[in-house]
Amino acid sequence: MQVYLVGGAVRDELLNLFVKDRDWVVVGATPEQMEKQGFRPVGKDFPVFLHPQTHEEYALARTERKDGKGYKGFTVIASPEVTLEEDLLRRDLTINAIAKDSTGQLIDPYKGQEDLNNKLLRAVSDAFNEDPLRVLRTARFAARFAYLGFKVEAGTLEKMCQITASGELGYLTAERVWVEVEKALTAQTPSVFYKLLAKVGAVEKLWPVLAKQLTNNPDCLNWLDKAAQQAFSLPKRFALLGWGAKPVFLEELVEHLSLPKEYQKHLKALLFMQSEPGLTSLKAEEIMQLFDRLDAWRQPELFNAVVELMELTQATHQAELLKNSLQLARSISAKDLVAQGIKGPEVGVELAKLRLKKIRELVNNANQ
Ligand SMILES: Nc1ccn([C@@H]2O[C@H](COP(=O)(O)OP(=O)(O)OP(=O)(O)O)[C@@H](O)[C@H]2O)c(=O)n1
Repeated sequence: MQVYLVGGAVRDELLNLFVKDRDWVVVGATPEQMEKQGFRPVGKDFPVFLHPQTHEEYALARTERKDGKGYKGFTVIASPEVTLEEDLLRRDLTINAIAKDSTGQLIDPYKGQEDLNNKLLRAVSDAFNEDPLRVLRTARFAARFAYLGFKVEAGTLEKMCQITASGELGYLTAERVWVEVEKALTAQTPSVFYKLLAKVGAVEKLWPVLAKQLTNNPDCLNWLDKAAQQAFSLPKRFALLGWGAKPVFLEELVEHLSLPKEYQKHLKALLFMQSEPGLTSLKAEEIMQLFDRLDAWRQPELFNAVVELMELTQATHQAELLKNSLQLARSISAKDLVAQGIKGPEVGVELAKLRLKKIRELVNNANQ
């Protein structure tokens, strides 16, 4: 049996990028032979094994034939007769279909190196259309490698349009789609992912509410990139997609995308930032009310998220003022007042009074 390094590891090595994980393809072996050598089978749908020591993935060379709808709708043929060239042919992009043998020799029947040099994302063959996830994968690679100048080749773009028009995207599970979205957010320019998906009609198919938002507030994509470039967390980056959206719409977006909690929190922070007049006001009373409404005293996380969004979107002066106000106001505690002999409901009243006083001093200084 012959073993080859394939996929992302070979591609990233050729691009002089850090190689995360390594995938291997095995030609000329049966599952029984693999298990005899200590490999552990893991693939539910495909014959994939984990190496006993490195735990890297070793997949038996296979071909796939689509004979139904959706992700499950194809037959996998894995046998010792399947050649390396056949296995590479069923892969998505030529830059992902280069293999390397144990001597370091590259096997590149579909000219992946040429496409790497020309910075082109090109489908290996018509087999591209067999997995609708490839529409999202290609958009994700376009976003990830945009800074190197990569573009999607015209014929491949056409295939992305065809898959989208066929309705096949509707068969993707939410989990697989979300994996691609999160990976796309790690790019320096995640906007490329959304622009490309919008161009082929996939945003409309997958997330109709977001499609409307991109039409009404195209600027949100610039903020998204800015958040990525400032190394914001992924949920914070994602929140910027709601930039400029009306509150009702933002809520619809959260609901429609059925987002993880952390993502919902940051979209909520954006919603808050965009709908609160107190945020841009420099009046001490309003700032105080704002802290109460946000419950910034006990749960500063949402407040912090709001302030960070403000900083990013250039309301730096107000953000600074709010941050300092909260810090100063929180430096006075109920315990101190009790120690001074204040009792019962008076504590709360006095606490609010002192906090407001501190904020007022700060606001007055800022306005001078
Ligand atoms: N829908 C898919 C998923 C994967 N592959 C092939 O399987 C390889 C490994 O897939 P994966 O680990 O998901 O992606 P990588 O290309 O390694 O990219 P990343 O760096 O994002 O992990 C890919 O390079 C590609 O050859 C494919 O053709 N079609």
